[in-house]
Amino acid sequence: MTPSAPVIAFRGVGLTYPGPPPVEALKPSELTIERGDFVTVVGPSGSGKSTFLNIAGLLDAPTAGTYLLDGIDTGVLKDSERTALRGRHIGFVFQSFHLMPHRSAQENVTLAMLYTGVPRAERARRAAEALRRVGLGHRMDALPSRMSGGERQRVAIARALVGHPSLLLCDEPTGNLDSRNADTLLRLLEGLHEDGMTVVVITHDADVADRGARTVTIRDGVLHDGPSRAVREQERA
Ligand SMILES: Nc1ncnc2c1ncn2[C@@H]1O[C@H](COP(=O)(O)OP(=O)(O)OP(=O)(O)O)[C@@H](O)[C@H]1O
Repeated sequence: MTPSAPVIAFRGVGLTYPGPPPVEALKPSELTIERGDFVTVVGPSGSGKSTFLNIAGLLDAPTAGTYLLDGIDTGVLKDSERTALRGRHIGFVFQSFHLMPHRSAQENVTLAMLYTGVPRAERARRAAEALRRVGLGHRMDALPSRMSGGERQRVAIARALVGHPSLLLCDEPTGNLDSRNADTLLRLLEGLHEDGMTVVVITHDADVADRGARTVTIRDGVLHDGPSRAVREQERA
């Protein structure tokens, strides 16, 4: 990792699905997300949000340009190296939690470290620490089926954090939550950001997008980077 490098640097990054007919889902784009940034990514259905997530999360390789993650050129890596880089640098949070239903909260978080070489006792200790960080120190032994949606998503965040990633990449993290739990979750993400974590939240919800100071808007595969709607309105007032 290059300490001074941006977490995400897109240099002319684009993706065209081959088709037929070919679909230019992300037009060649420039984007820089620095360490400690909190960025929301918003856009209507079909605009390219998932395409962006898949590229930024190293799930898909771009067909144009260069993507540097923490200063590492991801375009020259073998598949196994990309997978390893993804595991070390990115914590994912998805709309539907993806927890193992028959494992406790602590086991769900511990299992995320299974192949990392971290000793077993240390894995349990780190899982407990991550669960305390998301406010679930009292629910470590609970099964996901006995937890609220908001609690489950906080377990998912603890699991994403436990490997100390440089980037927390969240795809519609509040999509399955009611407004109260969504607010609690967004406050948690804001707290992580205040502690220095780089957070990217992909959402179709304009209210969620407003929680960041900076919003990347995707329209027809084109990235528009700028202040969020809330910041623009404050500036106008
Ligand atoms: N595998 C694929 N092959 C061809 N075209 C695709 C493929 N996946 C997505 N697309 C197209 O690429 C464009 C961007 O799709 P993408 O899924 O990134 O949008 P999105 O903003 O995530 O949409 P939604 O909010 O509905 O999930 C759309 O026109 C979509 O039809």
